Amino acid sequence: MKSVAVVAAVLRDGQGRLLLAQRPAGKHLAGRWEFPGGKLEPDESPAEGLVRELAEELGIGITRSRPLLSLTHHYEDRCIRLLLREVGAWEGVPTGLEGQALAWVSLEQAGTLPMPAADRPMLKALALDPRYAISPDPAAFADTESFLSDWESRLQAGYGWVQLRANSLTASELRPLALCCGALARRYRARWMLNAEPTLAEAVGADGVHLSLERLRACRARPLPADRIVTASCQTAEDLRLAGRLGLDLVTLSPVASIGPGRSSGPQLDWSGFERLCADSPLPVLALGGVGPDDLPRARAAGGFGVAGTSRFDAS
Ligand SMILES: Nc1nc2c([nH]c(=O)n2[C@@H]2O[C@H](COP(=O)(O)OP(=O)(O)OP(=O)(O)O)[C@@H](O)[C@H]2O)c(=O)[nH]1
Ligand SMILES: [Mg+2]
Repeated sequence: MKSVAVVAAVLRDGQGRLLLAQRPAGKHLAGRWEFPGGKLEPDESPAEGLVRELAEELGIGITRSRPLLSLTHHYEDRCIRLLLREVGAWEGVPTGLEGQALAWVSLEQAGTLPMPAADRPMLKALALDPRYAISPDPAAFADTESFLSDWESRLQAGYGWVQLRANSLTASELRPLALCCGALARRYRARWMLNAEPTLAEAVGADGVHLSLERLRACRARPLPADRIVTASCQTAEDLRLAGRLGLDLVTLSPVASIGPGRSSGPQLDWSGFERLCADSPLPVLALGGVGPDDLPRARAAGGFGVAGTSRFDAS
């Protein structure tokens, strides 16, 4: 099924609340609350389309917008490629020109409203730091203290979303370390993920679990409830589709660039391959493998939501 490109807006008021619009009666998914926007016209850029849609639907003039994330969702009767853009500035007061109700809501309130199925992972992403900092292997440190001090330095540097990745540890070694990492993450009000068995992530009170490529490919059902975060490592279009079918939240896609010797990886994607795979991803994508936090604008321009990594996400 060919996808229809739809551009939609994240507009925030002074309190950080989002503007949602209720889809009018008679339209696809009538009554659901959505990000305002609509279908792109042929030969229109996403930025141009958003200016036109928000003028038509809300009577406002957007002066600045930039890409935030994209995903492709298959409904029973249609396939939608949603390009969500962050609006930096606008003129006028949003008004429901098509008779649609409007509401400024917090992310938490948005989570309680009926929204189109495609929007669920978008809301999830909006609550997260788009820079996903993955820990180095604890085995590379002289002792636990120096590993914990490295973990804390990333939190201190302001990363709001961190992953404990400790493949060389057994579950019984990992558990006490994870509890310490979790306590530190809480202190800095960061969200933290465990890259391990989902049951262990749950037992240590992590905000979520990250599934390695191997765990993803063996996974048969979403491993944690909807209020937790589940991310997964993907390398191919098939992995992305599987993560979508399982109802996970976000994915990493790698390797975008070349990574150090001795690290397991598939063939290098480059930004063009990243962009091509992102275009059909059912979930928001983070670029991984040789990328750093300063690549965020590039990842967004390619349709991704964020960037993930270890070595370039250090405290300096
Ligand atoms: N605007 C918008 N559309 C969404 C969202 N999520 C989502 O699945 N969609 C789907 O994307 C499509 C957008 O089309 P639309 O009905 O807004 O298109 P439009 O404004 O150009 O209206 P028109 O086709 O009546 O002229 C619909 O099928 C809608 O259900 C969202 O958050 N915002
Ligand atoms: Mg619309």
